[in-house]
Amino acid sequence: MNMLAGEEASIELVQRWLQRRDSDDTDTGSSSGSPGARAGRRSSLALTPEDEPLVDVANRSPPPAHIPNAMLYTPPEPLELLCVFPERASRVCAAACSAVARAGGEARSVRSARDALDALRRDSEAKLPHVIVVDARQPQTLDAPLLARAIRGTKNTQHIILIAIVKKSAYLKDDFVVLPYLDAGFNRVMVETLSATAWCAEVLQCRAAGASARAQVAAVAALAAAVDRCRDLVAVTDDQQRILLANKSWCRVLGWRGDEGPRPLSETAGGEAMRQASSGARDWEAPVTLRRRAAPDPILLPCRGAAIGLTKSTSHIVFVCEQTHAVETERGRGSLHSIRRGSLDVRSVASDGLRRTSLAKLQGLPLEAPITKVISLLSAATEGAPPSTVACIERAVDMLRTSELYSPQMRDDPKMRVEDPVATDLIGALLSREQVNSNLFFMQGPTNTLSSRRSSNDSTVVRSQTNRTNIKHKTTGQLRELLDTALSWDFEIFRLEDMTRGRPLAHLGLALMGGRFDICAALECDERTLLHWLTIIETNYHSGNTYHNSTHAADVLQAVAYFLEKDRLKSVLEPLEAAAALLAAAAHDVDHPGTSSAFLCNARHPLAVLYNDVSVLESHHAALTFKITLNDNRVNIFKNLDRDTYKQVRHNVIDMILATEMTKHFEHLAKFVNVFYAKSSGSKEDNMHTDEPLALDTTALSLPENVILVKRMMIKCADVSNASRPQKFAFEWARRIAEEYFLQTDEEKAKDLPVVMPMFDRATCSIPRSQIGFIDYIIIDMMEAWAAFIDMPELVNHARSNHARWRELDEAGVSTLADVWRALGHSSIHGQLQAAQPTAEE
Ligand SMILES: Nc1ncnc2c1ncn2[C@@H]1O[C@@H]2COP(=O)(O)O[C@H]2[C@H]1O
Repeated sequence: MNMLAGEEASIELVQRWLQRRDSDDTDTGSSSGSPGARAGRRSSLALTPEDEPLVDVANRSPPPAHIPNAMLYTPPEPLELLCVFPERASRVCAAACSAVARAGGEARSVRSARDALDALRRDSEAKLPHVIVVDARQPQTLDAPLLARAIRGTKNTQHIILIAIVKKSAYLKDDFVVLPYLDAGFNRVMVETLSATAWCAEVLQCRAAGASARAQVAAVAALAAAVDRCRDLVAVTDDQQRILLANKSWCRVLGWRGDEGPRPLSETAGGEAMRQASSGARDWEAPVTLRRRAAPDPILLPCRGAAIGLTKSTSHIVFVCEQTHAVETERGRGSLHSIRRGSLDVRSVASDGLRRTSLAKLQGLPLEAPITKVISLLSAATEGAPPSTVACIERAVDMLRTSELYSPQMRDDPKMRVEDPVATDLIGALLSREQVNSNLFFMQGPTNTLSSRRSSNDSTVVRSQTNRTNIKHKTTGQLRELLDTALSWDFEIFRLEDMTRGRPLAHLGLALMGGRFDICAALECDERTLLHWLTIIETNYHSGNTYHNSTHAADVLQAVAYFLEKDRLKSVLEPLEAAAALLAAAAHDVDHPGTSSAFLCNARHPLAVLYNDVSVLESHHAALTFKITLNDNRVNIFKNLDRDTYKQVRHNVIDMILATEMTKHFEHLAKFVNVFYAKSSGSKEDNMHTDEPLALDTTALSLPENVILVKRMMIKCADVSNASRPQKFAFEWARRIAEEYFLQTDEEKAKDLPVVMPMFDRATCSIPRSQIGFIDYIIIDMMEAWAAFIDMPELVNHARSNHARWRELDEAGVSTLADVWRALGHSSIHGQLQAAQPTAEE
């Protein structure tokens, strides 16, 4: 059934596409005949706007009616071709290159996706190729769709024509062979050919198509810039009367943001504008009422309107409102940080006349929840209020009605998408709650617990895990000296990993929990039980994971211990709460498989089924921690606690482990900021929205529910503190997490699962960009809030200096892991450390 539905959808898609092309032909008076006839005439499917004969046709097709001809002029330029063919002496590649030479252009060829991307990133804009031909005949050697996605994700490549070369046999076998290539960003698919004539025709058409598309987009951009610089308020709607473009004056006067998606005209413009807009009149003049978002009273402005359309029907309506009488209401806008703004700016649906009635009804209901009272109060405030106030309150009520008040949606930010696909990939994967992919996949051989997904051999950080239960309690010499520095921010965690032969958690745990913090006293257990607990927890970390292994657990534990030493936390947290925080840190990723929750959901892993695809990994870490602990009296550190105290510790540990889930990142951050950074100028929300320094207000610490926010924030910051460590540590952690992401991508491809982070492919991924994105969007805001709270400015300073170093590397063209380590002058920091350090046994 599914398959039939899928096939029908594909057929419909193709039919729609063919119909669209037919109607395009009719519009321009072309007589190219039926789709079949056209397909038969060409060596490849024509997927670009032009479908012209094989001559130099740049600028020949009629320009769109509303872009002046002069703006569409493009001087002819020699064709630049880039071929990506893995085979050393590919004859197809040679045919393409010689055709380009005959047409007066220049051709280059590279043999790998990485070299292709390097060429694009290195070249100045003027030298970017017009056409890139990618050999898609051997997917095992070159993943053409992946390369196309990476190219499309690179700056200024929208106008490059991408051609995929496929085998004749594949082309003839499958009616829909082109679709996956089109989806990936190719413009055309061409059957392998050695014919110089076919190649010549192809490249000339491509140049024409590319030149025309470039000219049109550039002309539109120039017109938009002109409109932006105009003092009058200008807006353009589509035929559905949704505002698609609003110039700077419009935004400033009416309190709009520049980057809003389409908004209904009715939200802003009053009756006369709407009446004129729907009348279909070509040109009109009338006074219109415009509502301002930040001011109670609307303004009345003289307006000129025009209906635009290439054919008889209207496609756009232009409004130009004279600024002369407008009262400007400059809203404090500051330089907004995109994620902050996104984090609280949950847009409401358009208001309607019925809302007042429903608010009135709500007041009468016998509901007691605080949110209901708030909504009732707000609805009471609308009585007799001016329309603009009512509209504001109604929007606020809409927001309050959503069940997930603190959950931001990752906005579809085109700037970020185009400019930084790696960051989009990473942040999207970390924050997205949409974990299940619709692709079908049946797991082979289900297991009950997380299976160790790879053998220790395929990891670059392989640790021997033998003899784990035989951990030495007494530490001497160099190890002791190292552990004595366990409460410094530049603690040598990788040295500890080496000296303990991959058992840092038990050693560090004993030193910090048993020694400095003496949690045995709070838990009323002996040190031996604690040691057993640490050992078994460490055993349940996967040593084959490059990142999520017990060294990461030890690192997070060390960060939490460091934070707990800060005065603010010492004064707020009870010894039992501190103990719970240390335990949670040590166990927060236990049995992590090295793949994300999204992966487990897509793979229909038993744990994803068990936890209904919700917080899969974090639920498992928390549950397993207690299962392991309660299972055996020798490790049960809680065995002497009375029922209530046990309940309290258990609640604390679970809450903190669950708080490490990144899909709830902004929820936790927003709550923390709203509670502890409130009372400077303006509202709490305004505080999140500007770059003004936040004013810390710790009076809220008297409420237990706010102390929970502190504990969550503490473990969250510790969990990703690697980016706020001194550079040598931060870079090694970046290497480890990237390696783990790459392995997940490899596994997804091997098992034909959806690829959660397609940009994390070891051949093409830019490590500096992923880290810049991670610091920009996840780290900086959170560390700023936490650093001010515990008075630890170095958290932000390290993050900023790491960011600056990654930026330097990015600007120097450094991209892949290998590039990074080469640029830093060694094969791996950790490799150096390993060579230099003696082990615990020594
Ligand atoms: N330096 C980093 N670069 C990119 N992602 C990271 C980095 N450090 C941590 N993360 C991600 O942040 C996530 C925090 O929760 P997890 O430990 O489950 O998984 C972690 C990684 O996916």
